[in-house]
Amino acid sequence: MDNLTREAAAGRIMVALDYPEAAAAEALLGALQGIPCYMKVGMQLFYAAGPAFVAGLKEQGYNVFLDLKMHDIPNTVKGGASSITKLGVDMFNVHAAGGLRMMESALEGVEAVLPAGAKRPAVIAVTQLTSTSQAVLNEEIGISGSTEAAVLRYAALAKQAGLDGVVASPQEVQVIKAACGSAFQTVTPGIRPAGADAGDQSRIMTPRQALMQGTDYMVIGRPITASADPRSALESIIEELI
Ligand SMILES: O=c1ccn([C@@H]2O[C@H](COP(=O)(O)O)[C@@H](O)[C@H]2O)c(=O)[nH]1
Repeated sequence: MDNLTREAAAGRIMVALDYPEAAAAEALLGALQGIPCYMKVGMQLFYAAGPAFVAGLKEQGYNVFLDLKMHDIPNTVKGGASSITKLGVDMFNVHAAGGLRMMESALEGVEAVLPAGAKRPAVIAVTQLTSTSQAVLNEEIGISGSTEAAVLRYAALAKQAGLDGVVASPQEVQVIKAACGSAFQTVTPGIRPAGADAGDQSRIMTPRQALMQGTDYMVIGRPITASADPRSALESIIEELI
């Protein structure tokens, strides 16, 4: 793999803005100012700060991944996808466990409201959460077989539905790319710099390892947001990638 420029490395990082209110997220944005990362808004911040916060990120020029992981009946997901598309985000997601029709409905919801000529947001599907271990998958969720096989089944279904990619662990990137093609995007949480606390994550890799697997985007939250110096934490991750 060719060396990444600093800017390209930053663009592969999605910073998870997991905060209870807009002010805390804005403080982080201030600390990271000038570093061209993707910003990820998940349910904690979206339920607290809503569409206005997302609009503000877009006004500031950020690429935005809205990580709301929709999982509902097809008609409801279609409506949700239309509402999300109107926010102008660059990427959003659904759970592949909702099935083929539900994922197709998400795309229909996008197309129903997308202005002519506008770039549509990437729509991706969560395969198996990166907090899910092999034991949890088999014994609690009740899916037998390997995690890799379960992830691949959902990735193939997402591809069949016409989605742009999946959320998975960096550990599964190579098999996903082999099965679904190199253009099928992989967005990978479960990133932990060497020695960092895994917390509730189960299927983890370091930033460098994830890059070597060929991941398109790595989602990183607490290793940056819980650091006493988030800017230095992010810069040392970028340094690891170039
Ligand atoms: O399978 C998944 C899907 C989404 N996430 C989200 O990514 C970040 C990870 O944050 P860390 O603090 O780096 O663990 C978080 O917003 C999750 O909701 C995921 O971890 N796994």
